[in-house]
Amino acid sequence: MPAALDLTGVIKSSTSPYVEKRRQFRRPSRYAIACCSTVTAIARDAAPTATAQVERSVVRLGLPSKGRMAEETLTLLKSCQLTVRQLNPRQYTADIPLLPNLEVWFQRPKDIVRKLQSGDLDLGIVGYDTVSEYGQGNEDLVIVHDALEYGACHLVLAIPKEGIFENINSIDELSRMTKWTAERPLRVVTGFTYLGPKFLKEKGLKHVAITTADGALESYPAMGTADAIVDLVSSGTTLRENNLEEVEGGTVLLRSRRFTALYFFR
Ligand SMILES: Nc1ncnc2c1ncn2[C@@H]1O[C@H](COP(=O)(O)OP(=O)(O)OP(=O)(O)O)[C@@H](O)[C@H]1O
Ligand SMILES: O=P(O)(O)OC[C@H]1O[C@H](OP(=O)(O)OP(=O)(O)O)[C@H](O)[C@@H]1O
Repeated sequence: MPAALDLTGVIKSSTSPYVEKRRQFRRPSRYAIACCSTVTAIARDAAPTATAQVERSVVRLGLPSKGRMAEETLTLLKSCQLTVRQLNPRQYTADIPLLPNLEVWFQRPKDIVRKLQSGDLDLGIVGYDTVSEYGQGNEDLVIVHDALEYGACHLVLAIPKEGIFENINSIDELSRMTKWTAERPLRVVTGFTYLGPKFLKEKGLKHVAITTADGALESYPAMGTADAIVDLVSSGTTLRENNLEEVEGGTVLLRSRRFTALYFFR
């Protein structure tokens, strides 16, 4: 597996080149490099005087603590001879015996993105959807290796196949429906409260009300609590089983073999 072979080198060399990168791109308000691979992180939103300094001499790698990506991430690393050693499954730290200068921290994917940006993690493996949603276009979240080849999915707008949407197939047709008004907007439920509304606005949908929920979004239209959803799709089974379909032109993020990547925040 070529991705696996490449990844070994990428993580192994992370203690020096990436700290070096930080030196090149560093912003004094956020980071200072005390010495090679020792990072002083300054809380991003804190007042300039209230700096939370965390001196470290190891690189921190964030891995998904649970959910769909957790197992496949560990399997991939293992296939690169980078077996993660976790002494107790209820602990959130681990190590990779082959890389003594690196700590593994298990975190929820969204927290990996947040912690990359705050400087609490140096590297993290997450999906492009999570980086896009929680990084909100932050160009300093840099892909180090993007061919991990698992976890691919789309983020799409989907509507019921029947009822008022029976003859609606595209996002243009949806936006031309006269039914949506300020008083009765198109109700969209999504866990992606940054990407979802941004996409719908860019596509010209004027009267939209966004609500959020943590899961089982495909049940909302049938329950009558939403008209449409913006959610992740991989096999398409959940949409199909709930009588929903993707809207043509409604792809917010496209599936790709490179969907899951190793990220660095410069
Ligand atoms: N069919 C899929 N549905 C959801 N996520 C998928 C799918 N296929 C791949 N993924 C990837 O797995 C990641 C983690 O999904 P998971 O549902 O485990 O999320 P999570 O972050 O633990 O959710 P939450 O914190 O809301 O419980 C997604 O962000 C996405 O990158
Ligand atoms: O296209 P499919 O292969 O059917 O996968 C898509 C489903 O998987 C995810 O949900 P998950 O299983 O993580 O459960 P959740 O709804 O509780 O988040 C996603 O939110 C979809 O509901």
